[in-house]
Amino acid sequence: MLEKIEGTIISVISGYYDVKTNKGVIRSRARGVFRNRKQKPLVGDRAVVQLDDQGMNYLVEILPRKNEVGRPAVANVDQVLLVISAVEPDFSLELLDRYLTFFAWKNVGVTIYLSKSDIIAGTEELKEIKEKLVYYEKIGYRVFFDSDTLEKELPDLIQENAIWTLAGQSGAGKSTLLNKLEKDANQVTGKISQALNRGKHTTRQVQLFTYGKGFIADTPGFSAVDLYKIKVDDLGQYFYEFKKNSVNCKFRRCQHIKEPGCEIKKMVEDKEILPSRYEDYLKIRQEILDNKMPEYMK
Ligand SMILES: Nc1nc2c(ncn2[C@@H]2O[C@H](COP(=O)(O)OP(=O)(O)OP(=O)(O)O)[C@@H](O)[C@H]2O)c(=O)[nH]1
Ligand SMILES: [Zn+2]
Repeated sequence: MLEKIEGTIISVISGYYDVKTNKGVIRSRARGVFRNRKQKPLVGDRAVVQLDDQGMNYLVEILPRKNEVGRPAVANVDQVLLVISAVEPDFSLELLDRYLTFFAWKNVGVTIYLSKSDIIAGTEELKEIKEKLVYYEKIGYRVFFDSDTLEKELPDLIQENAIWTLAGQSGAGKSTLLNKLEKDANQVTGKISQALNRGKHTTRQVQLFTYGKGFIADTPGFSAVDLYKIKVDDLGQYFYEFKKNSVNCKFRRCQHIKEPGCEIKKMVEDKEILPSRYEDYLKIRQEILDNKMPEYMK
């Protein structure tokens, strides 16, 4: 009787799939059926492995995917840890809104981490940045203002088998953070990285490492996001405070532009919605209508 067991693919190395199950990491090969179906198993996929008493294990099934994000692609991403720098590169609300819109569209949750706040500790500049980020907490995002708090609370935040990945502008501090988190993880899991066969000679692809009850992708994720493929009428859905309050707009499919009785425009005037949010909404809307990313964002 062949035993079958379910798990998460945590790495792919030259045709071998390492699947983390509750019986440990099982190295397996893919059955030809995947090639025939043109289905390529990805890191992050939930998979069924068939254990063989000859010591040969086969991937026999890939469970339906929730999403596929990043390059290299990771399947079933639950949450993005978005690294936004206070300085170097400069803090940018526009960039933040772009990322938030992108991941809302991809149906991925976002947790925000402000990096490099140490460089401007105690300044008025940092105080203003923090005030802005408090607005984002108010509309429902979890925000971490320093790496100590993040490292302390992150393990409890990552739910059972959940997959997290990092994102953020080039130079924001993704690799720096990842190194810290990987070190934390290795202190707990010990030999796991050895079991994963991470040699200098293997081509480095994305892998998941165990963190909390789930996983973090060990690759910095992506830095630029394209928004022009979003359907223009849906854009308001991805600005969560717009979505929530648009029930009070006079028109059901209000785009919050020139429509009379628009609750969102009223809230912007009353300073209940951060004016930059509305400006960024208009900018992204224009980008979608123009069908391309603006040059200065590339
Ligand atoms: N002072 C300070 N420096 C930091 C912090 N985080 C990152 N840095 C520095 O900022 C620079 C860029 O950091 P990286 O971690 O390489 O940034 P990245 O987001 O991985 O950048 P890409 O690989 O280009 O996408 C490095 O010199 C880091 O040492 C921080 O919290 N504080
Ligand atoms: Zn409206």
